Amino acid sequence: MSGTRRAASAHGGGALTGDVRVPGDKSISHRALMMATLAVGRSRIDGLLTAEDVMATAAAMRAMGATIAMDGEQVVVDGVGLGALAEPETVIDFGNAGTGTRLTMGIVAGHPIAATFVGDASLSRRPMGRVANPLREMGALVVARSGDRLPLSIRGPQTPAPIEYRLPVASAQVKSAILFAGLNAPGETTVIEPVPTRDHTERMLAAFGAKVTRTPSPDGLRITVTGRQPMTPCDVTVPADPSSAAFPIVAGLIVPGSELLVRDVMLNPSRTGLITTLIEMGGELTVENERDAGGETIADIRVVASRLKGVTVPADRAPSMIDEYPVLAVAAAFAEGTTRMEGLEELRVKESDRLAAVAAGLAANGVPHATGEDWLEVTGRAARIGGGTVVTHLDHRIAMSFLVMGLAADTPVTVDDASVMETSFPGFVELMRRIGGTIEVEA
Ligand SMILES: O=C(O)C1=C[C@@H](OP(=O)(O)O)[C@@H](O)[C@H](O)C1
Ligand SMILES: C=C(OP(=O)(O)O)C(=O)O
Repeated sequence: MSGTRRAASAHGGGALTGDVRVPGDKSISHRALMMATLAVGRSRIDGLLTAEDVMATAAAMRAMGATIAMDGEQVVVDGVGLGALAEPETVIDFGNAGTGTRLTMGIVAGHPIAATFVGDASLSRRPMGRVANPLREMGALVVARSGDRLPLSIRGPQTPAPIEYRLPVASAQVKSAILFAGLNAPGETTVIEPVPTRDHTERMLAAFGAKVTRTPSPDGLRITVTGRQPMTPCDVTVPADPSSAAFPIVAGLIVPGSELLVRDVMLNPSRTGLITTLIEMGGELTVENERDAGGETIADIRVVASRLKGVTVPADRAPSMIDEYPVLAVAAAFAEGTTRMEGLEELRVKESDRLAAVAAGLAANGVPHATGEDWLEVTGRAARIGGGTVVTHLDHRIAMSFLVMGLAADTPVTVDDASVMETSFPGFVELMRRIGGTIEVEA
């Protein structure tokens, strides 16, 4: 869905200074549109992320009967209600969006309707069996290209069967898809989560009046929804996305002399692994003005350029910073010593094989590193950094991470396609320029 491919280059230069707020959280934006569609009546969303991934979800919800009026980031949704979704008349194009696709698969599987999903080359390579299989257990018919990849069609049963399902991968998308399908199944649907993942679905389901419980057990956290309960409309305020805030935060730490204030960042504990890691590396990050906003803790983060040192990032931290490893690798390139990151197997199935894409980007810019199937080691400050062109493979986080590298590098860093950043962070280049970064985008 992204526009014409355009290369971009970031140049090292002066310090970054000022005050910024990054756009709304992508996970919460997808979920707010979906839950507002499943409630009968009017919900308001304030601060919706207007990036391409979320716009694809809005189109999908409209195709299933929701009325969605958008005035920039202010959105009014008139929902159709659980059990009353319309069948989409045409194919749903989810572009680059894994979350949108997988969660909507769960919604469709809970209704006696059929839908067909397509996506871009990146999304069409990503595994959907992790969601299709539990939905099949609930009675959905899912037909997909080999390897359960898009294009994919799904038809929900008349009466979905409640299931108990132990997550084989630490994935909030899989958990959420099952809970969404369970909303319209008679009885209790339980997901057992051996490793905790982001809990936005559970929190927001409760806010929309669904019956949801979270109970610790020896097997892990048991998350149960009771199906066929009406959902009630809710007003949602979307906090700033910590996964987007990661870019100015890391840039502020590695560009000498910088001092930034990054405002309103969501600090849900299931999303703060990067902040923990950067502080362990010696990053001068101060959490200020911590407060509650719509059921989530938010705060302003003050960033002062720091001398970072290498650390080992344990595997059990991965779910709380899964999308932040590419930019952590960039921070590690400017840290004294070696940073080792473990438990990275899920990076292989994101918008790109992120482990391979990061390694290639580090290699192109002279940063010593080593990788295995599920780990990465980066040795910082070993040689001159920069001068390379990074292949983004339709992956927004690869593009933004390496532009951040360029802002602190000895010679400019180029990414082959800047248009992919529209997936999650419209206005990234303008925001980084506003705080003093030099980024040139090909005309
Ligand atoms: O549930 C979500 O909103 C997300 C969950 C994560 O994916 P997985 O569930 O595949 O780990 C994350 O990488 C993605 O950006 C958003
Ligand atoms: C993995 C990501 O998103 P999704 O799975 O929704 O495409 C991401 O935003 O880094």
